[in-house]
Amino acid sequence: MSSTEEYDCVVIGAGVQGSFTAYRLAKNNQRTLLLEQFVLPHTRGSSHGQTRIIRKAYEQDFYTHMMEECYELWAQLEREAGVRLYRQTGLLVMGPENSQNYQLIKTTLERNKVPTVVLTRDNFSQHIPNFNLAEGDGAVVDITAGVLYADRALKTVQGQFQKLGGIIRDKEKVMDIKPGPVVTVSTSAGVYRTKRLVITAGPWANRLLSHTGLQLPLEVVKINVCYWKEKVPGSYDVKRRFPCFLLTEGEEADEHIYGLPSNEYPGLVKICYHMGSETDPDQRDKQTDRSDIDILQRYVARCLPGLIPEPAVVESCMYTLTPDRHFVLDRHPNHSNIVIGAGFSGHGFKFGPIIGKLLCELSLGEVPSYDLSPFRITRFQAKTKSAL
Ligand SMILES: Cc1cc2nc3c(=O)[nH]c(=O)nc-3n(C[C@H](O)[C@H](O)[C@H](O)COP(=O)(O)OP(=O)(O)OC[C@H]3O[C@@H](n4cnc5c(N)ncnc54)[C@H](O)[C@@H]3O)c2cc1C
Ligand SMILES: O=C(O)[C@@H]1CCCC=N1
Repeated sequence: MSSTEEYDCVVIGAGVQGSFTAYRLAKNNQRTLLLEQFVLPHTRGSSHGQTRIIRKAYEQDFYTHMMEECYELWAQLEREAGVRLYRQTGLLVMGPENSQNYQLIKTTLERNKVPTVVLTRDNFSQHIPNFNLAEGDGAVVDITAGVLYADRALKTVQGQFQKLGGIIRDKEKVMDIKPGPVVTVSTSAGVYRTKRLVITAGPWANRLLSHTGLQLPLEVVKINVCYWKEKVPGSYDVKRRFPCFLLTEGEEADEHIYGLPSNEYPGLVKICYHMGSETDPDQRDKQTDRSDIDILQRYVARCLPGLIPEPAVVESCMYTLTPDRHFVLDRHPNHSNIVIGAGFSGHGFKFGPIIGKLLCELSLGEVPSYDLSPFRITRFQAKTKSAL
């Protein structure tokens, strides 16, 4: 008997997707190891920070359908652990009334019977004070949307995983993967053998995948997470039910902005630009481009008159983008016992519980609960490189 530990499943990466996948595997009685390169909790990937938006408002039906069940799964976790992870605020979606993206979101909401309120120019400020609706923009509120308490959610799901007997090893970086019927995973601290491997390494996905002969067309960008100070304290507060908001892309790609009510830092509203500049995930802090902040300053000055148009706090986070901004949820093309969850393209947090369920199903060889064709690796065709 060698000293190498053996598992039914090893999951690499304890961000939101790896943590929910490990939890689902443990619920399915799999002896599961969750490996994380940094000491937990950490702020070096994509899942840190106190808040994320949860919404059903999407351009595509398949996301709205997945969110129907996902809300249930978030609520189940809240009950199971006895913690509050979601607060309903609504999501105000705004965009050029006749633009394709705005209309797609509006019709997806209607078709799927998501409770909404359509605002007019006349009643807008009565419902949403301290906000200027841009000329020509339409506005619809997804009532079901709100804020997820992200850090708390991560801690909770990791805790539940451990209660189920799951093992987390943090400060243990995966250095090598040897695919095969039994996969060998070598870390900075040990060697593990596992029947099944799940790779949920966020911005580091391609680094890990290079050991398996695969490279995906992923782009890692740094996001400046900006907080803006209220002129009158409380005017954009979550307690006053100020909603989350999202601008759909119009003619001007400039208007790709979203915000959350003031919550985690009293008196500060989180407003970010939904794009950033390319970065190496290990050199994130060397990326100092602030052109997104200029765009945000102009927007805040124009549309949010109750905020000081200069960020009071700027933090950092990363997106891992696919060319079409849809996720990668698939088996490895050459090794069916390796499953990949990657490319969450800056909108994956809210899906954590359903991603965990789907990656667990893929890993166990079960038929996935949803049509995963939008998320298959084969859609990239020529862009998928062999790393061998
Ligand atoms: C500013 C910002 C705002 C966002 N807002 C929203 C929102 O409002 N709503 C929403 O739904 N989504 C949002 N997102 C997106 C969402 O947060 C991400 O899609 C999600 O967190 C991705 O999770 P992940 O588990 O794939 O990646 P990560 O959280 O990065 O997890 C990957 C983990 O793998 C670990 N790892 C990597 N390599 C190794 C290795 N070799 N060995 C061991 N461990 C390794 C990393 O350290 C990391 O902990 C936002 C993202 C950002 C950055
Ligand atoms: O996923 C989300 O809801 C947010 C808002 C839009 C841009 C990215 N994340």
